[in-house]
Amino acid sequence: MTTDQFSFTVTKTDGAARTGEIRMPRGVIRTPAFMPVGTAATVKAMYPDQVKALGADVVLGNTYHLMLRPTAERVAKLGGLHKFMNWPYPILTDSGGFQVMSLSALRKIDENGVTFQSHIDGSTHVMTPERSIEIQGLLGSDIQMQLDECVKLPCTDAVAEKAMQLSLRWAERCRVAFGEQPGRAMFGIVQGGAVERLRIESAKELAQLDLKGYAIGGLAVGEPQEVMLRMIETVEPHMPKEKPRYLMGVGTPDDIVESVRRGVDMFDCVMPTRAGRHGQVFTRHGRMNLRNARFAEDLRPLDADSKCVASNTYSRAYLHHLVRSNEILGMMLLTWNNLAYYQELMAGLRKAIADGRLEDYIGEVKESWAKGER
Ligand SMILES: CC1(C)O[C@@H]2[C@@H](CO[C@@]3(CNc4nc5cc6c(=O)[nH]c(N)nc6cc5[nH]4)OC(C)(C)O[C@@H]23)O1
Repeated sequence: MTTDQFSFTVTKTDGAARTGEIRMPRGVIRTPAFMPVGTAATVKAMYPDQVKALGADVVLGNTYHLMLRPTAERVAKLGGLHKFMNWPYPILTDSGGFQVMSLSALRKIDENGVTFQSHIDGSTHVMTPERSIEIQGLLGSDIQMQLDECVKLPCTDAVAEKAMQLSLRWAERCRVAFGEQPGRAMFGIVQGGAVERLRIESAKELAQLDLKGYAIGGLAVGEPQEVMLRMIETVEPHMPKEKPRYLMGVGTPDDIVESVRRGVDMFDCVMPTRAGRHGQVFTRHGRMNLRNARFAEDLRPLDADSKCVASNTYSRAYLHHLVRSNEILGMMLLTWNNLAYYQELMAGLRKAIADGRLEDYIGEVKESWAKGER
């Protein structure tokens, strides 16, 4: 069932954790949700219908990458990102500020926006809040992120405060630029580094803008997990309960479980896809590096109990061979396995919350990870 509007409904709670549904014209997002990253209009090494079949309701695209190549204007001219990449379901796009700071050269940030040089051809670009929203609109993005300034940790309180205040002013400019786009949403992003009073101020100010959803930014940038979790615990009480909470760039299965426990609804991370391309696999029995020689004659599949063909059919010996040989099929099968496991974990979390047994479920998955591969 789709709708011509955007709505979020919390369906069940278990402690701070909740299940919910984001309903929008292109489909329903079941939360807690993991969004596979499709940076350059593709979830690397996967077919779109495979990504959907694994249970992904939404994928992430990146303003930074697509504005540089093939440009937002060209994607719009060709019918928009959904048609371009053959993904007719919801797409969330990041706004580009973070990628500029982590990928581009020679960037300058001021009140107006970010001036940077493309990491592809060195061309100079200016990204303002208005331009970021314009690009996301040209792409046809269903959930658009505000342009923000994410500070690298550790940093001084003064640096974190300056960036958080700028991000608040940019949130307002993005809200004005976004205007009214029925069926689409613009999310604000809570900043504030690792400073609790700044995080609370950011969350409270953003809540005043009455946006359709809120992300927690500035994390998963190398800080210890306990710092990340403390920031979530700090801001969660100040984020509207009736709106989705999206933790950007997170994370490992354990990061996700601990964040769902604390009230987060949406996640994105390159971990399952990037790790898959490098021979790292995630299973219910923990992580394995298939490059390791100990797998050279191991005829067991990655996980006989998985429903995914990549996990229950191919031997570890064969996958080890493909990884060592840098074969494309190795990247495809391990990416497939990893996304299957991430979606299986999200489905398990949603069911456990719905059944009121999240703490038991978390204990079971952590025990299974700790036991290691069988
Ligand atoms: C975890 C893992 C595997 O993900 C990798 C690498 C390093 O971390 C990642 C993921 N962390 C991450 N934090 C974010 C914070 C923001 C933010 O504050 N604002 C906006 N607009 N977008 C964000 C996107 C974010 N992604 O960030 C890059 C640098 C994109 O690579 C990713 O380690």
